[in-house]
This record gives sequence, C-alpha cells and structure tokens, in this order.
Amino acid sequence: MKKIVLLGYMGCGKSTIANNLSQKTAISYLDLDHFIEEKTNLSIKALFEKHGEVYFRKVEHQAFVEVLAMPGDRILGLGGGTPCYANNHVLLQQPDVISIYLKASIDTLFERLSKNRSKRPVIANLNEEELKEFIAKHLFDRSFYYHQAQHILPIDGKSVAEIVASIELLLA
Ligand SMILES: Nc1ncnc2c1ncn2[C@@H]1O[C@H](COP(=O)(O)OP(=O)(O)OP(=O)(O)O)[C@@H](O)[C@H]1O
Ligand SMILES: O=C(O)C1=C[C@@H](O)[C@@H](O)[C@H](O)C1
Ligand SMILES: [Mg+2]
Repeated sequence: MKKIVLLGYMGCGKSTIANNLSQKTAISYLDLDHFIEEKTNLSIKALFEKHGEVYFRKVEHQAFVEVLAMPGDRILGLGGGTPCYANNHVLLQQPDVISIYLKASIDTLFERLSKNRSKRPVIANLNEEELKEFIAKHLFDRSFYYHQAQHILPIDGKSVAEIVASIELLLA
C-alpha cells in the first residue's frame, strides 16, 4: 500500500509528472488541489477568497491525512505549500510513503510561473519584478520542509520523460 508523494514549489511540475508517471506505472493518481476542490465544491482561488489562507491550510491538512489513509497504491501530487504547514512534513515520514521533491531553480520557476499566475492565489497579485523576488524568498523559507522528502530530484533542463524515468529508477 504505497503512496508516491510528489512535492515542490508551484510550477515545478508535480501535476505533469504525476500524470505521466501514473500512465507509465498504471498506479492511480490523485492531485491534492483537485481533491480539495471536489471536496469543498470550490476552486482553490475561491477557497482563498471566501475563507482565507488559514482555513485553506486546515482543509488541506485534513485532505492530506484522508488521502494518505486511502487503501491501495497511489501517486499523490501535493499542493505547492502542503509540506510547509500543519506539520504535514511529519506525515511524509510514514513508512508507506515514498516522497520525492521535484527541485527547481528560481529561474525555472520564474519562467513557468510568470506565464500563468491568475489561478495561483499566492502569486496572483505580483508583477514580473515582484514575482522573481518573491519566489527567491519563498523558496528559501520553504526549503527546509521540501528537503524532508526522502528523495531530492533536480528537474532543471530535464524533459518530462527524463524525470519520470528517474522516478521509476528510484521506485525500482
Ligand atoms: N519537465 C518539464 N519541462 C518543461 N515544462 C514542464 C515540465 N514539467 C512541467 N512543465 C510545465 O510547467 C508548468 C507547471 O507544471 P505543473 O502544473 O505540472 O506544476 P505544478 O507543480 O503541478 O504546479 P502547481 O503547484 O501550481 O499545481 C506547466 O505549464 C507544465 O506544462
Ligand atoms: O504554494 C502554495 O502555497 C499553493 C500552491 C497550490 O498548489 C495551491 O495548493 C494553493 O494555491 C497554494
Ligand atoms: Mg499542480
């Protein structure tokens, strides 16, 4: 009953990689943000707007606990902030959890996130200049939690296929 948990900053590729890994391994995939959206019947953006971040983090923690307790093998893509709140990083240490940090540089994240900010409430209101500074600081703040993962996988300059192949090697 293993849970393959992908974590990392917004835009590092959690959803993309989890989806592809799921197709290659035939292990079903669950995206924590989508799970929360279905559970609450609200988009992440609406959840932040209506109830605020503190409420979102509570719901996120409950959802994470619930998903980890589900029977069967599963690939789980976390939200960008999941390991950094409510002691969620401790849950990464459970014996049936294989956790992988998709580690991207500030430049890679900036390039990807500057294109698509509106659905990501944490960065939606920042301009280009503010965004780079924000990512640098935020990544530094979150780094401790991301590094609680069992495996650290640098992803800069790697194709989706290469990253998925590296993860398959880790799982072998
Ligand atoms: N290895 C890769 N090479 C190039 N582009 C990639 C790669 N992986 C993901 N991308 C692109 O980067 C963007 C962000 O990817 P994705 O949405 O999977 O990230 P995420 O970690 O799930 O982000 P979020 O935390 O916001 O949900 C997408 O446009 C995706 O197509
Ligand atoms: O990095 C974050 O704090 C977030 C990332 C997204 O995946 C969502 O979980 C939400 O927008 C918060
Ligand atoms: Mg995602």
